Amino acid sequence: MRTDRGAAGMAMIVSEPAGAVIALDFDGTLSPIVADPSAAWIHPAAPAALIRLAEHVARIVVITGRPPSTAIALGDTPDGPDLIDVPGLLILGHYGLERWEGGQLSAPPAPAGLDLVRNELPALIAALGPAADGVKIEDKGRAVAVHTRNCADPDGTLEALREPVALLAGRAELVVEPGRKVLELRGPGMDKGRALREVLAEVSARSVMFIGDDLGDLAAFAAVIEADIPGVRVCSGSAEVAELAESADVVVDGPPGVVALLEALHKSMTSRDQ
Ligand SMILES: O=P(O)(O)OC[C@H]1O[C@H](O[C@H]2O[C@H](CO)[C@@H](O)[C@H](O)[C@H]2O)[C@H](O)[C@@H](O)[C@@H]1O
Repeated sequence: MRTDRGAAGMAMIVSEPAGAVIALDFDGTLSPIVADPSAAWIHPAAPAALIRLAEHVARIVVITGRPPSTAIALGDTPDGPDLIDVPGLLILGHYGLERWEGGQLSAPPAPAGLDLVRNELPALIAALGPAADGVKIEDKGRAVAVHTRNCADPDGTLEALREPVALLAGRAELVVEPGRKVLELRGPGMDKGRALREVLAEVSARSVMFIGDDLGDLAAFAAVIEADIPGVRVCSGSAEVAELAESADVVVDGPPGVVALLEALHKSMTSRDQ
């Protein structure tokens, strides 16, 4: 643990797990970053680790830029339990705009400006010429993501897209959410920090851990600090996002490191009981 604050948060979670909220991002945290967003399957040991923790804590929450339905689909594992098997699981998708709980989904209407984006984005991308080769549009129903991971120069193409995408988002009354080799156009008014704050209030949380890997998770890190309870900010580390590691209380090595942390947390909780 790098910080005293993180150590105090961890001590509280272990000593009083019934008051703890464990919140996690999906891509890059529970699932590895891969070239094809539709193939980002959850780490096979993650659901079992979450199921064991769920017996002890107030709530397990997945807060993701994905729709909850996609997190559930990608949360299937070949042999073990699946994400959907985690008792009491709450999934806040689209950065908190969609809420899935006990099989029920609640969501506001999709932003009207998305049709403009769907109409104009292909030409905007094509205008980059050969640099656009490999760009992938992911239509998530209430948001559209533009991926450059499969381009010859992913960072260069992302930079070239940044300004035209921002202009299009402005005209469509949407905001741009930057991430790992991706720019997402989505509705305003919600972020992972607000989503996390609402959950903490709902369950009267007495401690919190948030685990993330990307720029969109910085808002949730800020919410951990602002909450007047002990908390731990965990970065699922990668070479792609330095900013998150800089503000984390602890950095682990990608999804395998996240699973190891969840397992160690469960072990600490149960060894206290004996
Ligand atoms: O909030 P998250 O659960 O972390 O979702 C953020 C974005 O994740 C996905 O994109 C990222 O993962 C892909 C699969 O590994 C990878 O190909 C891509 O480069 C990453 O940016 C997802 O496709 C996006 O819609 C999410 O917004």
